Amino acid sequence: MRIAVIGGGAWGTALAQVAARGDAPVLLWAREPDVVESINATHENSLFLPGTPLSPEIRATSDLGELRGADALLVVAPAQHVRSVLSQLGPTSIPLVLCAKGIEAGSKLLVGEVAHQVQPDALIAVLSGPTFAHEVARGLPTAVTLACEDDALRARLADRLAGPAFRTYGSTDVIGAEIGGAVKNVLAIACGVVEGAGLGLNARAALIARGFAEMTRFGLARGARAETLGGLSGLGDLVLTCSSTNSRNFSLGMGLGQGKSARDLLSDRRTVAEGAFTAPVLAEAAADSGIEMPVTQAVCALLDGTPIAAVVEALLSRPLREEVQ
Ligand SMILES: NC(=O)C1=CN([C@@H]2O[C@H](COP(=O)(O)OP(=O)(O)OC[C@H]3O[C@@H](n4cnc5c(N)ncnc54)[C@H](O)[C@@H]3O)[C@@H](O)[C@H]2O)C=CC1
Ligand SMILES: O=C(CO)COP(=O)(O)O
Repeated sequence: MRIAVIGGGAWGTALAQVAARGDAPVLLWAREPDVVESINATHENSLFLPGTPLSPEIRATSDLGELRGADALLVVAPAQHVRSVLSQLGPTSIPLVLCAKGIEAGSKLLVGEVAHQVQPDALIAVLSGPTFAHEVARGLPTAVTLACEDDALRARLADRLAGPAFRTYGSTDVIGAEIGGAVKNVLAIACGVVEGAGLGLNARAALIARGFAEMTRFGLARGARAETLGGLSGLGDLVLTCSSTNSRNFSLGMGLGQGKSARDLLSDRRTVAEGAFTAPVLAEAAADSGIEMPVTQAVCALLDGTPIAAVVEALLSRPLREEVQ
């Protein structure tokens, strides 16, 4: 199975490294000519994954058309750009493995739903879980959810991508795998705020647990399965990103917690913090369906510049309720 990767950020590069194991050739499309040059000339992505030597089997290209000979495409552009990149590709029936985590602004669609709109003839799979790119690229032990409704494709992808330190756990719950990854990014911002503002470890644990309740309410309403939300792509990834400054979303939240403005923090970064884009659209989607998501709303308020003290006060003064409703 020939694998090609769309997206030369940290995660696209790390997944290319996974796919190149055993000296399999992998083609990677990157938007930045500097990334193409760096990977082909020095076997390193010096912009987005500096310091990690890459397999010489990874070849980078600026020409999306070259990817049309692949048997599966790993789609690793940020969620807000998946539509445009898949449109540029032209109609295809090559299976698409979606690896971005987010909800598209405007349409309120999950990445898989966007992909299905743009490429209706392609089978869809989702790869998601607790996966810091630099650890995966170094071959450290990692486990992911690989969700696909087509049993044969799921088995082929698992066979091709899994390795001694990269375990795939199969699932047919594509929506559940996507929702966990999208919502956890928003919750990671909230946990970063707690850290940055010095609100303590009790508060962080409470946010993780109540945030997980939010993820579950939203996910179940969209048809996700509870076991998926409690698995690698939901709770697993939530725990990872809510407890480490290696997370870009957590770091963004830390900056907000230290009193910096969202505008300054976001304009300073080349790398993506998906939660900042997903939070407002997630809050809208939840409101449309009458689903309570107070932590998500708090993150939206902080991103809009509401002072932390007011946001914390609003969260803590909500009426007391039963833990399970
Ligand atoms: N970095 C990580 O550890 C992980 C990232 N992800 C997800 O993978 C997706 C990609 O993230 P990273 O690879 O980390 O990106 P990154 O933050 O390393 O790099 C930014 C990426 O955005 C792309 N980009 C910027 N503007 C664009 C545009 N207009 N059109 C198309 N692409 C554009 C850049 O080309 C680059 O590939 C995100 O959804 C992220 O949540 C998932 C798991 C792990
Ligand atoms: O999704 C990730 C790890 O699973 C990466 O998290 P950040 O995008 O917050 O860095």
